[in-house]
Amino acid sequence: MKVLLCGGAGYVGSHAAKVLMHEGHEVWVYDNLSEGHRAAVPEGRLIEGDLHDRLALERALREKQIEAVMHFAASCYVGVSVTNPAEYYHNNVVGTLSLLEAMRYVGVKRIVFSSTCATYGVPDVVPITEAEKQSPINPYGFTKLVIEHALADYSHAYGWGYAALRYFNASGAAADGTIGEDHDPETHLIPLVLEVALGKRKNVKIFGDDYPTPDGTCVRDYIHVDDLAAAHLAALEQLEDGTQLKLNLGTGSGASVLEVIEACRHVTGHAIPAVVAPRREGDPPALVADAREANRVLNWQPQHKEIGSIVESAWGWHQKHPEGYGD
Ligand SMILES: NC(=O)c1ccc[n+]([C@@H]2O[C@H](COP(=O)([O-])OP(=O)(O)OC[C@H]3O[C@@H](n4cnc5c(N)ncnc54)[C@H](O)[C@@H]3O)[C@@H](O)[C@H]2O)c1
Ligand SMILES: O=c1ccn([C@@H]2O[C@H](COP(=O)(O)OP(=O)(O)O[C@H]3O[C@H](CO)[C@H](O)[C@H](O)[C@H]3O)[C@@H](O)[C@H]2O)c(=O)[nH]1
Repeated sequence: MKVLLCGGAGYVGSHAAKVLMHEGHEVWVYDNLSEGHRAAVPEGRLIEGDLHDRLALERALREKQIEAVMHFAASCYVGVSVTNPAEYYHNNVVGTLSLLEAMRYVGVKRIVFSSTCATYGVPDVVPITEAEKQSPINPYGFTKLVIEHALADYSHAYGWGYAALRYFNASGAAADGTIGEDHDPETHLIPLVLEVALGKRKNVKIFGDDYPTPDGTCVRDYIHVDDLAAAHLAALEQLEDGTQLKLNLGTGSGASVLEVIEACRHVTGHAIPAVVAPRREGDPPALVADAREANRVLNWQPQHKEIGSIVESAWGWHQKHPEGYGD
């Protein structure tokens, strides 16, 4: 298929682009490079543009004869979304509606959307199934939930086929070490811990050790980006008129902050000093996916099930690219 990846120069999108191309799809990346990297995009496949530029989007959709869109482009810092919600509603809601409008105008009716476990807020039951109430506790989560609702309504009214993929914690890097995670500023746990091993930071902060979890630190479900990419591919292949998929993407098992740090020590052979710091606002104690619905519907299983294997692949990237993409 001819697929447009909005936000495909970013972390998850660039891994999806690589996997889609490998499977023979014709891939185009539409990105304003606000967070993404030119070097993460396959040669000659980048269309530089903004979500808010509906005409440029229409042009890309029409000229490249796009059949389906994967929508990764968003502002993604939970903390910033609390202090600057305007930016988040503008980019994630208004920007996405501009994309949906361009698709409607050109007649593209298939979309895979990057949603998040943040739409669940603090879940009543962990592992989290898709039946859990969606009650976000920060503006970032709300913006994603708004778009999930919009997609359901567009599907109902216009016959669109969509998949809202609720990722848990994306992590790891491509097996060949060519692309990986490079955010500025970096806020994610695994790259921060690995930066200590690289000598770029003195220590890593543990945000709270008094949570109601087995070792007192937060538990998350770390899912490898290549496994996310494979799930996108599987979802794309399922989209028909009226398809509505809402799926959790995780491994189904959690790792605590201490367990992640320990895995990083083991993989890197570095002592990695860690200091306990206050809790970070808005962090739920434990977020782990019940991903059985995605396993069944997509006929998909994550290949990286152990935190050690995920950290190993991330370490491969960080060792080869200590300065990230260097842009
Ligand atoms: N990384 C995670 O753990 C995680 C977890 C759950 C959901 N998600 C969602 O997955 C998606 C991808 O996440 P990521 O970690 O790859 O983020 P990222 O910041 O690395 O990638 C986002 C990309 O979108 C582009 N972009 C942003 N606003 C744009 C705009 N207005 N116009 C054009 N391009 C724009 C950026 O330049 C960047 O390349 C996001 O929607 C995020 O909310 C990520
Ligand atoms: O220096 C750090 C950084 C993080 N953490 C902890 O490590 C865990 C993972 O934190 P990340 O920032 O790596 O990931 P989040 O779980 O906060 O964020 C992920 O899940 C969010 C939903 O909750 C969003 O979807 C977001 O895009 C996605 O990266 C959290 O418990 C956090 O408190 C630390 O202890 N120290």
